[in-house]
Amino acid sequence: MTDFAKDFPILSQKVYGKRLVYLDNAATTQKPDSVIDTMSDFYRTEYSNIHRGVHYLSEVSSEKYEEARKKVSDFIGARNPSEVTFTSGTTGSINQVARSLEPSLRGNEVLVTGVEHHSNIVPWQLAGAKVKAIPMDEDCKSLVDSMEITSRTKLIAIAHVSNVLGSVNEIREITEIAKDHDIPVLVDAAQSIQHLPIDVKEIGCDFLAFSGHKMYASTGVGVLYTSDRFSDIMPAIGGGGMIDKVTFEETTYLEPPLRFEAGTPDIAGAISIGAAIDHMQKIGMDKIQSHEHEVYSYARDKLLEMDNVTVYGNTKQMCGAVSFNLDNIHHYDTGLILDKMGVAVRTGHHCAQPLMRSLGIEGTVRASFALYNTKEDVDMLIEGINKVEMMYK
Ligand SMILES: Cc1ncc(COP(=O)(O)O)c(CNc2co[nH]c2=O)c1O
Repeated sequence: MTDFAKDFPILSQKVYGKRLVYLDNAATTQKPDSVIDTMSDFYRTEYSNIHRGVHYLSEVSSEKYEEARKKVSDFIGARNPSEVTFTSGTTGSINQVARSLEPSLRGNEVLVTGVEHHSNIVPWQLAGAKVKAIPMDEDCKSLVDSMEITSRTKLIAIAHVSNVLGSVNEIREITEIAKDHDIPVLVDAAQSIQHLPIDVKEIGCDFLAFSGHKMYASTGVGVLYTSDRFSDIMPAIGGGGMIDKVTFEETTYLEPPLRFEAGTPDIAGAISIGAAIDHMQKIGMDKIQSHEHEVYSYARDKLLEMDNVTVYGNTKQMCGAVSFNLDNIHHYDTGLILDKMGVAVRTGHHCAQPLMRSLGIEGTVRASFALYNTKEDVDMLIEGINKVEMMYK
């Protein structure tokens, strides 16, 4: 177990008497002691509701919450913390943008890539927009030059990294084109925030969404970055904490970030995101990226070497997840058997049914990696796949 893994208590347990090889990080990551301790200490000694209390604990909680906001703002290169709001997660963040932009989206078009998660398809349909996909080549690389932008294209919403393939979309290229047409861009960073450096100004997006639980923090909390270009859009959710004046006839709203944070947020969850950022930065993002790249490349190379294994997707840069199938063996059966060997992967369509249709399959086996995984974990995966194949001989 590497030093990185030693910080994650759950990884030292056995499953079915075997060492746990946790390769389902695209679904959710495990939590380091530093995040677990930060949350439990907060509830033990500092917790209260935020922003409107006049007592000590409320002030301490508010300070911790705003400290977490500042950490996120610095981590993603926002101009200032008011561009950062805490949400329920990537899905919640994207739905908020869809609801706020609905007047411009209804009856018009949203351009996405062909690898999107349902959380970056369905909200736009609920907002009454037609969702159109940028064409892809056979390796699932978006053909940016074939992007069809019309007068009805009102938003471009793209995954930074595919949760199925691990393919990295050319988001800078896309935002450059979007800028030329004055079209706002939302980046779904659920599968990139934990793997790649994110600088929203350098990317040039107007919105960026991610979840805490995919970057070693708590579930049910996430982040929506809203560039100050859109600081005056109508809030998607109304309630306490986001208003200036309320009458029965009309309401005026505060400026961001509180404008977009109605109700009592997941205070401890937001603080856990700050603690997760501290954990990653203590190791060093460069060190994490080079370690992950080494393990991920080793896994892809090993899978590509195997005769009866089909590996999906192949773009210039890949990270996080790798999807594959064993020829003539259902992905679910492969996943079940790997589980009994202590290897945790995910199978199915991964909430990316349009991508499955493009690939002509109904599901894959997906192994997905995090900072605590090792080449030994990959060896266990490959050994497990060989055993699955033996069972079907
Ligand atoms: C690219 C992408 N966007 C949005 C979401 C939604 O995130 P949530 O709001 O935190 O659920 C996910 C979750 N992806 C997965 C969740 O479980 N397996 C997955 O691949 C994702 O991978």
